[in-house]
Amino acid sequence: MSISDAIYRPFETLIRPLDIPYRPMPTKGPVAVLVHFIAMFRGVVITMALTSMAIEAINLTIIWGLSVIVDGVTTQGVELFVDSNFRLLAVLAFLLFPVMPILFYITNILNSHTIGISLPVAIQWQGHKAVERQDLAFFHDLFAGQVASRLGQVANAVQQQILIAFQTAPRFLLQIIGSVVLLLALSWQLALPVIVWVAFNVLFAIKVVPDFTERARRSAKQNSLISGALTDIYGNIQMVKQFAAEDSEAGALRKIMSKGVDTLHHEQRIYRTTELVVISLNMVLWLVMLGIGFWGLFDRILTVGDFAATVYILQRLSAGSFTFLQMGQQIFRALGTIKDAMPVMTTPPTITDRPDAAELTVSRGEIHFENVRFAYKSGKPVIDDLSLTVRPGEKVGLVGLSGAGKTTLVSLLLRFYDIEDGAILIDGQDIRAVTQASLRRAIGVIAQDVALLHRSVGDNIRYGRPEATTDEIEAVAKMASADAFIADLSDAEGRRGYDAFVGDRGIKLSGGQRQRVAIARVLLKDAPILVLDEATSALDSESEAAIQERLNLVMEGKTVIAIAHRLSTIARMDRIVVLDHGRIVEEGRPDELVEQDGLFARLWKRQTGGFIPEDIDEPLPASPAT
Ligand SMILES: Nc1ncnc2c1ncn2[C@@H]1O[C@H](COP(=O)(O)OP(=O)(O)OP(=O)(O)O)[C@@H](O)[C@H]1O
Repeated sequence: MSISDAIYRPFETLIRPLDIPYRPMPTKGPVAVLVHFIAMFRGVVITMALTSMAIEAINLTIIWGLSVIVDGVTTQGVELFVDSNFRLLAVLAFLLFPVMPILFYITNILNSHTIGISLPVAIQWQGHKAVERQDLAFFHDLFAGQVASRLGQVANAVQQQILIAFQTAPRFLLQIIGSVVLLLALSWQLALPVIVWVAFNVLFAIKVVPDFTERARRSAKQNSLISGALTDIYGNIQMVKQFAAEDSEAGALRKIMSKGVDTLHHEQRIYRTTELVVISLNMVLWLVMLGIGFWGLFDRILTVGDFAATVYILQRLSAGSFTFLQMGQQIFRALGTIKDAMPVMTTPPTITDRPDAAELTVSRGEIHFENVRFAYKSGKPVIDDLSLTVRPGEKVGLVGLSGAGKTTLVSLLLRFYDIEDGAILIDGQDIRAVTQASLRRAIGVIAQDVALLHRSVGDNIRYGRPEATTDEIEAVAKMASADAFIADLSDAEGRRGYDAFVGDRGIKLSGGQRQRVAIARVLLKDAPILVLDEATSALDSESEAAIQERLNLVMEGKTVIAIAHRLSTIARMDRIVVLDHGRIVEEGRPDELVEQDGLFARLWKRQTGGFIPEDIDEPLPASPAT
C-alpha cells in the first residue's frame, strides 16, 4: 500500500454511498429532507463540526495569546517575559503545530472526500431509487432530463447545507461569541458596539433571508426546465431534423432560456442588495470601534496589546459577516432547490406491492379479465366493463380502431396502471396481490416501437435474462435471425459484433433489425405469457416474412395477446377480439368474423397492403354491446 493510500483510503471508504439501504424520503418539507440525509452521515458531520470548532477555538486562543505577548513584552521586556511564560508559549506553539494541521487535515478530508463526493452520490442514488419506483404515468408528465437535473441539484444543495450547518456555522458562532467574550475581557465599551452590530445583522437577516427560498426555488425550476428542454430536443433529434425544425426548436429554447436569465437576475438582486447593507454595517462598526480604541488609548483604559487585538478581532468579524450572509443565501437557496425537487423524489408511487404480495406462479398461463373498468382521467372510461378469458396457450388477437383501448388493455395486464373496478387474474391470482416484478417477469413484451438501450447489442439481448451466458445469447440471436447482421456490426469505438453499441434507442439499427433483437430478447426471457404490440408500419415484405416466422417461434407454447394489425398475424390467431370504445364488440375466429357483417368485416374489406386500417371514414353503426 502506498503512503497516499494509507492516508486517504480510510476516509475514502468511511462511507460507501451505494451500500446505504434505501429509505423513503420524508414529505413534510425541505428541512425534513435535509435532516433525512444528515442522519445518514451523522458521525461524519458531527466530527466535522467538532474539528471546525476546535480550529476556531485555537484561533481565538492565539489572538488572546498575542495580546498577552504584546502587553508582556512591552511592560516586562522580552527576556523576562519569555522566562516567566515559557509554558504558555510552548502551549501556543503546540497548538500551531502539530494540532492545527491535524485538525485542518481531518476537517478538509471529511469535507472533500465524504461530504464532497460520497454524500452527493448517496443522494443521487437514493433519489434514483425513489424515482424508479414511480408509476409509468408519473414519467408521462415530466421531461426525463428534468428529473435527472433535479437529482443533481438536490445533491449539491444538501451538500452545501451540510457544510454550512456543520462546518461554517458552528465555527462562525464560536467566532462571534468568542470575539464578544474577548472584547468584554478587554473592556465593555469595545464589546457593546459589536453586540449591537450582531443584533442589527440578525434582525436584517430575519427580514430578508426567507425571501431567498422562493426566489431560489424559481431559479431551480427554470434551470431544470432548460435541461429538460435540451434533453427533449437531443432525444428526438432525428424528428427535429426530419421537420427541419432546428430553428423553431432553438426559438422555443431561447424563450425558456431568456426566462431563466430573468429569473436568475431577479434572484441575484436580493443578494447584492443584502451585501450592500452588510458592508455598510461593517464600515460603521469599524469607525465606531476605531473611535473607541483611540479614546481608550488616550484615556489609558486600553493598552496597545488590547488595541492590536481589537483590530485583529474586527478584521475577522467583518470577514465573518460576509460568511454569515453567504450562509443565509446558501441555506435558503438550497432549501428552495430541495423544495422544487421534492415532488419528483417524495411523491409516493400509487402502484405498489401489497405488504403481503406473493410471487406470481404461472402453471398454465390463463388470463382472465373480469368486468374491468379503467379510465386515465376519472369519468371517461377507456376500458368499460370488459370481461375476457384467454385460455392457457391460446393466441388472441386484439383488433379495433385507433383509440379503442387495445394498448391500454395490455398496459393493465402489465399493471402499469391500476384498474378502477373488476379484476385481472393470471392462473387465478389477482395481479394486484402479487409482486410487480414477478408479474412482469412472467410476461414477455414485443412492443410496437422497440426500445433499445445505448449499450452493446449483446447487452440489449441479455436484458431478457441478465444471468444468461454468451452461448445462450448467441443461440437466441440465431433463432431470431439476428446473428448475421450482428456479425457485421461495428461502432465508432471499434467494438464489433455482439459488443458493438446500438446508438441512442437503437438508432443505428434498421426497424427490422431492432425487431429481431427484440425477438431474441424475448426468446431469452422465455416468459409463459407473451404480449405482442404489432408495428403498424410496414416492414418490407421479405423482412416481414422473416419476422413473422420468428414470431411463430416466440409464440410457441405461450399464451399470447397480440395487438394485431397484419392480416398474416390475424390469420394465425386462435381467436380475434374486436374492441371498440373499451368494450368487446365481436369475437371469434377471423373467418367467422368476416362472415358477420360487423366492425371486423368492414375493417377487413378496407385492408390494404396486408394491414387492417386503424380508422374507417364511414360512421359506425351502434355497436352491439353499447
Ligand atoms: N397515458 C395516457 N393518458 C391519458 N390518456 C391516454 C393515455 N394513453 C392512451 N390514452 C387514451 O386512451 C384511449 C385508448 O388509447 P389506446 O392507446 O389504448 O388505444 P389503442 O386502441 O391502442 O390505439 P392505437 O391502435 O392507435 O394504438 C385513447 O383515447 C387515448 O387518447
